[in-house]
Amino acid sequence: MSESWFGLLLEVELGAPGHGGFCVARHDGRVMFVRHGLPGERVLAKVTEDRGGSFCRADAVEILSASPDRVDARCPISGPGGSGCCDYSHASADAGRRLKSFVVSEQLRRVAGIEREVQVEELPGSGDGTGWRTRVRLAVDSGGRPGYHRYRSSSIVTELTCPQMDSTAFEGLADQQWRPGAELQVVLDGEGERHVVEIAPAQLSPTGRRSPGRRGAAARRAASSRSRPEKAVIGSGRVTEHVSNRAWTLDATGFWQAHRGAPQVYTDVVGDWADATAGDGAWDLYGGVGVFAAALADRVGPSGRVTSVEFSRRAAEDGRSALQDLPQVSFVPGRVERSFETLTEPAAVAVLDPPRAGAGRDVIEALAVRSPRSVVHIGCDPASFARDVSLYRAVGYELIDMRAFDAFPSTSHVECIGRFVRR
Ligand SMILES: C[S@@+](CC[C@H](N)C(=O)[O-])C[C@H]1O[C@@H](n2cnc3c(N)ncnc32)[C@H](O)[C@@H]1O
Repeated sequence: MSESWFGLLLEVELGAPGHGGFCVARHDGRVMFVRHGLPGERVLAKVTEDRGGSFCRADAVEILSASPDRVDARCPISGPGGSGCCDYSHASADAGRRLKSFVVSEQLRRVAGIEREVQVEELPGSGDGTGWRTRVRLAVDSGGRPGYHRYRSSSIVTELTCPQMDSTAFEGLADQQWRPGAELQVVLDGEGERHVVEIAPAQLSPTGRRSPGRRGAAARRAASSRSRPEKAVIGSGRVTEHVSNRAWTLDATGFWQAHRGAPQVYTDVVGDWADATAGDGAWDLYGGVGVFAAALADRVGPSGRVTSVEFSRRAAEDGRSALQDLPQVSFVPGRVERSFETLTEPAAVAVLDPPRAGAGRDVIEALAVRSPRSVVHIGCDPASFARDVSLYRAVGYELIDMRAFDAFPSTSHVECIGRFVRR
């Protein structure tokens, strides 16, 4: 194993963007994943992680020759050592979309074997890459102060200046003492109401450690998905959101798209692409409160059937109340992967909107057995989306259309929607 480069300062030229908010550079025959830079820039990069493998990670700590796409960082805590969220804070909004277009096209080519030039589109309400966010989950540090997780770290940056969200969302939160280890869900809902919900700290295991012990992103997600008591401290904790002249009321901690322009645009795409007519069956898998179920109900009409599968019972109940005027829609609480045998009605079209990890082999193979003639798949991670595209192809579905949206401006994240038909 070669000597570790950890802590070294190396002058490099940055190449193409990679999936995860970095640019690829090469030095002395090795690959470096460098954050905080832009393609074409010459930078001094400090190595932050080197496990001796084929690549190491680094931060651009000094920009020696700047790209014309560089702007003053919109987020003051986005630089080296700061939080990991706004990893494209230093790129113009246009450049951010170009970087993501490259990454999505590259993932499709490498993972799914599809050559397609994808252009990531701006969503309405994105402005200059600030103020687009409707909800955020804050961590609370051991001193009771709220903030954001530092990039690849369990430590917390307690500066509450998130340009992704209107600053009114955070008013007064830094002045209060919160329970160490708790989380705060902060929402500005579709009616302009602010809600702040405190989520109790994750339970300690008998060994006295939070389980799992290392609080990486996956561990944090797992811990936060377990049932933890919640208390609304500002607002009612029940938010109201609107799409296509319909209102949904749901828990502030329940799932709703983060970008205020996203639910309407995705619903319009699902409505356009869902290949279903009056009397057909349709499935809305990973349905949340049934935003896409409502669009599918319009397509299949009163004589059709729409089934929404969602593992949160609370979301399914909230969906049921929002869509009570649509008797053709039913909500089935449960896991998608276990639902196929119980979905008695066949579907002409299935819509899948899984979490970041994607649907995966078991779900896509089980779906193919039920053989809907078309599928609309929404994915917020280009790598798992591309993997799912290749799985659909392997079970007899072709990608016939695709759009990608800049649903997370100032970050490297992007939402992809694919339309598939059975061969
Ligand atoms: C990305 S959200 C989409 C929700 C909805 N389509 C929307 O746009 O509002 C994914 C949803 O899937 C649910 N979910 C996650 N894993 C699941 C699983 N294995 N089975 C069923 N639902 C799941 C989550 O609770 C969440 O509501």
